Formats: sequence, structure tokens, C-alpha cells
Amino acid sequence: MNANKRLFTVPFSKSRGTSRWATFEPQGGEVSENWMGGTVNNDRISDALEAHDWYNGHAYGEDKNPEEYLNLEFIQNNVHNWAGGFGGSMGHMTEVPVAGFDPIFFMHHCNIDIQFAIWQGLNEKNPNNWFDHLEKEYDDDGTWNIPPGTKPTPETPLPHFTRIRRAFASTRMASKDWIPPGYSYLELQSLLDEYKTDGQFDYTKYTEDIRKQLTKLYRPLALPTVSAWHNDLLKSDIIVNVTYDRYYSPITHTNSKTRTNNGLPPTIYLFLGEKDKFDTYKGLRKFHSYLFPAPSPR
Ligand SMILES: N[C@@H](Cc1ccc(O)cc1)C(=O)O
Repeated sequence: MNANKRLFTVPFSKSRGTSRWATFEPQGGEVSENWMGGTVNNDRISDALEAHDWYNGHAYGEDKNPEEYLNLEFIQNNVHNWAGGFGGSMGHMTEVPVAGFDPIFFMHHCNIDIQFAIWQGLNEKNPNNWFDHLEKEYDDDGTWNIPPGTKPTPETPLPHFTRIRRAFASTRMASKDWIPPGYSYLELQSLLDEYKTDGQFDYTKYTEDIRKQLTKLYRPLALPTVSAWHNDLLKSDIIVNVTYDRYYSPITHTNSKTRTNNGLPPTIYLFLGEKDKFDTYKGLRKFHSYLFPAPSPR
């Protein structure tokens, strides 16, 4: 690490609530009660998302060769910083050790996960679809279990995950396939019968359908860009509010005399999609949805 780099710390250990774009108060002075309780400024997130060259292609591709596109890791970083705040502001999402304390983290990472999974689905036959440039890997700075200077390989263990839940992948290689842990995405239901030809999985049918779904969802520039509220067929502006008591778990021990909270975090299944796809969801015995853990108490 550069010795001249000024190190500063933010006293997150004192914070009891999530912050987004809170005014940054350097450590040293006392942090205010307001700071500890958490300050959320979602308007600043909208501003950050809108101010950026997000859509015009300069930063993300379009006018560049595909090899020069910003990679998914950096897109992921940007959204962290735009959600948490920077330059005189701070928030949990900006700081790696505490980013997961903001519930938005899980939405963000589910989204990164689906983008990557879609790319994987479309690149199953691409020989460069996973760790194709080992020689370009950065040396690891080192952690409590990875010696500094280690070159990560597909078989480098991911010990945190092995310890927390067996369902999680134990190596990068094992994390390549997301279906064994038990989930998939609307666009990537490779096990459905509609992708079979003579009883066999048909990769062409599958990828053609992924592309069809993406075209419909994202409407590349070649297609008329009609937003939902300018389209008579889709005249709706739906807001869904889910209100629930996060300290009450509806899953109860049915054999206990008193049906009390068994201590499990509440599980919220969100199904976003068209009504006529709903039967597809119901038929999806092999897939599970996401678990959004309860936000930290404040
Ligand atoms: N530190 C990253 C952003 C980031 C923040 C928190 C994370 O958990 C991950 C990434 C950057 O500087 O761009």
C-alpha cells in the first residue's frame, strides 16, 4: 500500500441505522446522534444514477470495441458508490466491510447476479466464458486465510461461504453454476419443457428465447423506445408497497402448543413479471426465490 495514502476511518461501529449520502464526519470528533441513527438521502442516489453516462454509451460501450467496455465488476462498484455516496458524503454501500448492512445491497447483488447469469447462459459454448486469462489475474492483497501475493484460481477456496451454508459454493469454480444451490431467473429457466427437442435440452431454443426476452425487456436502440407510460397497451404505473412485521415470522412450529415466532427471519418472495407468466412460477418446483434478510434494527 502507498505509505503516503492518507488513511481515514468512519466509525461505523457506532451506527445503528443505514446511511446513504449522509454528511461525512471524520473520526476524531464525536459523531452526532443523528449520524448514529442513520441518514438516508435517496434523492442523491437518483441524481447520481441520472448524472452519469449510464445510458449514452460512452462509459459502458456502444461506441467502443466490446473489449473496451466497462466490465461488470466496475459497473458493480459504481452502483455501490452511487448508492452509498462519496465526496463529502458517506454511506454503508460505499464501504466494502459494511456494504451488506444496507438492505439495498441484496437487490443490487441479485441484479448483478442475473446480469452475469444471463451472460453465462448466452455464452455456455464460449470457451472463454470463465477465467480465461489467469495470467492477468491480480495478486491477492491477502486476507486472514489467503497469503498476500496469491494468484486466485478457479479452485481457490471461498471459506466464508463453506462455513456459513453448505448450499453456497466452496470455490469460484463451484460458484459458476447457480442451479445446484436451488434457484434461477425468469429468463433462465433451462429446465422447462419448452426448451426441449425430442426430450433433450435444446441450447439453440433456450438462447433464442433468452434473446427474445431481453429484446422485449431492454429494447435495444434499433427498436422504438416506448416507455410503459407512453404505451396505451401498458397504461399502468404500479407501485407495490409491502408492509410486514419483521419481528413476526409467519413460519411457525405447527407442533408447538403456542404458535410463536420460531426465530427465523421473515422470507419475502417477490414475483415480478407478467400475469400470464405467473403459472410458470407456480410450476417451478425446482427453483426458489430470493431471501431478503431483515434490515438491521435501528
Ligand atoms: N470499493 C469499490 C466500491 C465497492 C463498495 C462496497 C462493496 O461491497 C463493493 C464495492 C470502489 O471503489 O469502486
